Amino acid sequence: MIEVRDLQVRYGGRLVADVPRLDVAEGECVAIVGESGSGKSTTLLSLLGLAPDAEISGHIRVCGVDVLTASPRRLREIRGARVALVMQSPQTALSPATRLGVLMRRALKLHGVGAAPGNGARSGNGSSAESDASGAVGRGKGRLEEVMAEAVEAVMLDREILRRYPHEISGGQAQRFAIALAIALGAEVILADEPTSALDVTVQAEVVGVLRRLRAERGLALLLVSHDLALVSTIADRVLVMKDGAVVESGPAAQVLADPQHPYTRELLEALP
Ligand SMILES: Nc1ncnc2c1ncn2[C@@H]1O[C@H](COP(=O)(O)OP(=O)(O)OP(=O)(O)O)[C@@H](O)[C@H]1O
Repeated sequence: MIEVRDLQVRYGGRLVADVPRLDVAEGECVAIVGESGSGKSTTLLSLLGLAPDAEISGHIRVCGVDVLTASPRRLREIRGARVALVMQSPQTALSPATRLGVLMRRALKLHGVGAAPGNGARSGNGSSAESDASGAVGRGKGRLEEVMAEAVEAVMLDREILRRYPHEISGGQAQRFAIALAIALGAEVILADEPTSALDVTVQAEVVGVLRRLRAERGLALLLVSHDLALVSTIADRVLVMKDGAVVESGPAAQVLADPQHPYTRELLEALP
């Protein structure tokens, strides 16, 4: 789902991320860890062409799209619909005067989920149960409402939340809503930047549980940026450790965390409470 080769990202000529190789397969979770300023977020945003001030070189393929040469239109098609970005404080990205249900409905319509057949309709939420034998998929208002309610319930939120405004929900609910939106859109890849850092421990566990379940049940690919090695150990298959823009160590999560080879990785592990 994600293939990165020889990625270099520069701001004003300064190299801030140098990633020779990064692959994330279907159903896999890869985590990028490292301290603040090590280039994790820059790497993540580059994958969707969302680092506008940066000079980016190398090869990036996401869901079959060559990100560095794709047209803006092609990039818009994969952003949100096939590849969802879950940020640290999703509430700030939500329009304050609009109910969550309205926001979600707009996003689904924009990407053709629930549209009339023959009009580029997509089923949303990636579930095979959404398609009938003829391939005709979710259409009409009732169908759209059902896709929305199912997605919200998949992240253990009550469907009543769709009637609320962004300021009426907590940070954890906002993060789960962002994941629900990804599910409703039928996203195949989630890019998550510190997805649990603003949350208390109980909610963190819930969000991690949701992400794990999505991987197992829907084959979702997950690329996670985090400085939280405890979180990473519970969810990631593979880990990349970044320091000052460079990948200093990478490998299976269990191996890197149990037997770190680089002194910096050892330092990060020793800093764990
Ligand atoms: N738009 C920008 N313009 C110039 N420099 C930038 C920009 N965005 C990030 N940088 C620089 O790139 C480097 C890497 O930043 P990045 O945000 O990728 O690190 P990070 O590892 O994600 O850190 P954090 O955990 O604090 O988010 C930093 O030195 C930062 O100052």
